[in-house]
Amino acid sequence: MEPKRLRIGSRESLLAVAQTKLVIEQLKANYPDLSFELVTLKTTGDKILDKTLDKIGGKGLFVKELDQALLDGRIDMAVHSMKDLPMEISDDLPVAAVPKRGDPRDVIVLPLTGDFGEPGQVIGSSSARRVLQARGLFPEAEFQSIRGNIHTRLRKLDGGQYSALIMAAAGLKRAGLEERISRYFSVEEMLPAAGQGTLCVQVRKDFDQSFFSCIHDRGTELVTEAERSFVRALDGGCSSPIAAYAEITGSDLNLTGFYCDESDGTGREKSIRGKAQSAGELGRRLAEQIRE
Ligand SMILES: NCc1[nH]cc(CCC(=O)O)c1CC(=O)O
Repeated sequence: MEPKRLRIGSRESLLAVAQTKLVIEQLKANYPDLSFELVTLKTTGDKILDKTLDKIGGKGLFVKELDQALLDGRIDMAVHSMKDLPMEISDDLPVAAVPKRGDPRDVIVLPLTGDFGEPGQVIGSSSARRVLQARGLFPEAEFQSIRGNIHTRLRKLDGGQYSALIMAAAGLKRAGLEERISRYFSVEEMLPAAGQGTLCVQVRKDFDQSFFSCIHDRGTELVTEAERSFVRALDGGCSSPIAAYAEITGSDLNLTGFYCDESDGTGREKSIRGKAQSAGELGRRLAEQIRE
């Protein structure tokens, strides 16, 4: 028996809350007799805003406090952006559900009163993955780091500090800010981060995971597994630019990975195709091929 009232943990940013409410709505539709209580928590990643994430160091900066709340029993489940989840997940806190993926693409956002394409343009992004790929597309631009949640970043953009930002389409759409998107990068132009656009639900291991089968999407689970196993196999905890994107057609999965070795600065991109059911193995094999 599941409890009648479920406490759902979320980061307190507007985007995180909007995402968590989306999941709550889906669960409510399937369990009209249960009540759901939203519990928001501030995470380390939300508190430290003057440094880029790789300088703060450590993993799971946006999830640690929610992990602890789960372990302490203060919440029953947590909703995260898959992208924010560390590659290694404790067996005590399994991912119980991965809803169908949203938009995986990166986008350009312009100031409310701005023209892009003038000389001296400054593009804001703190993601080594985005900056490296965008340098090839905008060789004239200067790149500057930017931190803070979506609304903070947009305020800095509109305040004139940047001529454009690169952000995730999914976050903007879920925050109700789709109209701010000026240009979508194709996934070929800018390979997304592993898990970008995907949400997930984490629970304690004693929670009956079949409870979530109504919101779970097996295809998204498989592409997520392929992308994350690629990153896991390459990333020794460093901040090297890394990207991975998988799609399923029929029973096949196609995974493209990008990795930049910071010791020599060379980026490599490769693809692999195989049975979707072997998603994790495809990710590991692609990592091996890229390392060679
Ligand atoms: N890096 C922070 C982050 N983590 C998740 C999202 C939202 C997009 C998603 O769910 O993948 C964002 C914002 C962004 O990258 O612009």
